[in-house]
Amino acid sequence: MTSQLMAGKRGLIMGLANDKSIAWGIARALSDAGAELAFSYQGDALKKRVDPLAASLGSALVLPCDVGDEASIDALFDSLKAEWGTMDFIVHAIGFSDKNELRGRYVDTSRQNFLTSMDISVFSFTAVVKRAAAMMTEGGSALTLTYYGAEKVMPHYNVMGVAKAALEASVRYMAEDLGKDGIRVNAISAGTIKTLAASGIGDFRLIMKWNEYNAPLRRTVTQEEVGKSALYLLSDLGSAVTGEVLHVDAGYHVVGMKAVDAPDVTKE
Ligand SMILES: NC(=O)c1ccc[n+]([C@@H]2O[C@H](COP(=O)([O-])OP(=O)(O)OC[C@H]3O[C@@H](n4cnc5c(N)ncnc54)[C@H](O)[C@@H]3O)[C@@H](O)[C@H]2O)c1
Repeated sequence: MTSQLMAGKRGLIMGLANDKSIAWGIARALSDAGAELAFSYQGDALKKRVDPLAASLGSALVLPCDVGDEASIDALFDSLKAEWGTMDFIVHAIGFSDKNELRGRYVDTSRQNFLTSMDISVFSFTAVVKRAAAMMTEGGSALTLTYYGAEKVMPHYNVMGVAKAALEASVRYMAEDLGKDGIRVNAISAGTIKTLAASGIGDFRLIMKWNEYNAPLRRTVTQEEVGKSALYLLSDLGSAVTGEVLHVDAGYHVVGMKAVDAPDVTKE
């Protein structure tokens, strides 16, 4: 569908948990466009899900990495370096917060969960981009996933909203740091998609419905659609785009008030 935009390009996909993951939509779009992919997964429980998905895209490079652990990140990049030497792109589709704090008030966030959420959802992108950039000898492109809750208050998003705001700021700082080396750093702010991580957010079904009724396109978005925009940012199509947060959300972020014709949503 997208020709061979990524032919001859190699990159790492982090954050694939199952076939509902946003990382999966991105991986398929990149693979369809001719990219060679490696995958990292968190913990043995996920390996059995990630292995067959990777194999279906012709990738045998499936490596463990817990981004909360520096040694684990180093081991991942040591393996990639040994296998590939250089790389062209990296996709970071990782976020984490204690789901007990993804309901109720932000102001009640615990210190420990604040630090964990920032570590796994923000610092990890910086940590992996630094190592990936060292392998991007011909320039490259890095991409992370964010959400509108970084910009505006969304119900229950709480500490993740604060973390995503920091993640978006880190995109801009790394764009500047790495631009001189021909390395671009961007984020996609995805609309709500039903995934494992999203199921931890309180009233997620209700938030999905609200988006569907009120987004300009009057629908939510799919993993495939995020994948197509990721392909744009990671390929030569996005060659002059860096430090950007691209909304792939059916336009929801431009709306200021409930659409006049939209039904209301109520908790069951
Ligand atoms: N689903 C949505 O509605 C939505 C909207 C906007 C942004 N996002 C973002 O998209 C990204 C991907 O999430 P998803 O919705 O596809 O859910 P997902 O559950 O499929 O993916 C989340 C991934 O994070 C990984 N992860 C968590 N802690 C980790 C750790 N310590 N080390 C390594 N990996 C770790 C998990 O293993 C999992 O693969 C996240 O950053 C999320 O915040 C999701």
